[in-house]
Amino acid sequence: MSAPVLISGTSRRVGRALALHLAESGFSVLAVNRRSLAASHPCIEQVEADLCRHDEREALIGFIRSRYQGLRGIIHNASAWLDDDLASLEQMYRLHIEAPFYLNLELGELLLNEPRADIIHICDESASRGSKNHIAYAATKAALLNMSLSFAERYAPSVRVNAISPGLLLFKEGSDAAYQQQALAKAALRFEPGAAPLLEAVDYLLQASYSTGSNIVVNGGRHLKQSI
Ligand SMILES: NC(=O)C1=CN([C@@H]2O[C@H](COP(=O)(O)OP(=O)(O)OC[C@H]3O[C@@H](n4cnc5c(N)ncnc54)[C@H](OP(=O)(O)O)[C@@H]3O)[C@@H](O)[C@H]2O)C=CC1
Ligand SMILES: Nc1nc2c(c(=O)[nH]1)N=C([C@H](O)[C@@H](O)CO)CN2
Repeated sequence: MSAPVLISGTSRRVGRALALHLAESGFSVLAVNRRSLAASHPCIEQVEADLCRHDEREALIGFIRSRYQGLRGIIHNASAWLDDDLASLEQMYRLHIEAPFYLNLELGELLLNEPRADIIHICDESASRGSKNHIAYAATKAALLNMSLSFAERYAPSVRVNAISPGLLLFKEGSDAAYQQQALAKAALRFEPGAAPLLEAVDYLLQASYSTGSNIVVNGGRHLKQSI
């Protein structure tokens, strides 16, 4: 198995589509999930870890170091989109900040062993403008965005570190028509794009020659309209 791309949060929706997309594109994928990946593929190895738990993160690092000599990349996709309360803030801190911070530091040597390696932070376009209904989520994603800048400087020139900041990709599960129409109205391009914008940005970044510390915004032109 060639040096894999570690992707966190591949059990469903965007992360699952990303894991399958990269596997079908010829990458080896190490899928890290709290729950197992529904789909299987010969180029996907799965490992389960709750990235909010430090003991499980430490065990994951130990497994990876024992199994691989290098890593082609790390894509921090695992996330929780929760309400504004202290318990949710702590969970999103652990998932959006602590886990990427720790994994980037502890796996840096494996990335540096490879002729080409990339780290990609999946952020959110609300990181740069806030979100009145998801304050803690936007704040923790803003920290994740900021860390992409710091790690880009730390690991240059051997490892490229970039961010992707989506607007709408997939409606939240169980959302009603009124919510969906409100979400669509916030962008200039009024459709639910699915995972495609993120996959397109990942495809670019994994082969880009001159991008590090960059942030690719894929938000349907949401910044062009007044928020409703
Ligand atoms: N959907 C959208 O419109 C948008 C999404 N984004 C970002 O894109 C990315 C993918 O979005 P989406 O697919 O909707 O996200 P989801 O919330 O649907 O899925 C998140 C993934 O993270 C995993 N995860 C959650 N908690 C943990 C944990 N403690 N340890 C390990 N894995 C965990 C989930 O696994 P499990 O099944 O075990 O919970 C799941 O696979 C996210 O980073 C999101 O913030 C940004 C803007 C818009
Ligand atoms: N981890 C998640 N992050 C986000 C989700 C989600 O379902 N899981 N959904 C959104 C919304 O689609 C938002 O972008 C539009 O209302 C944002 N982040």
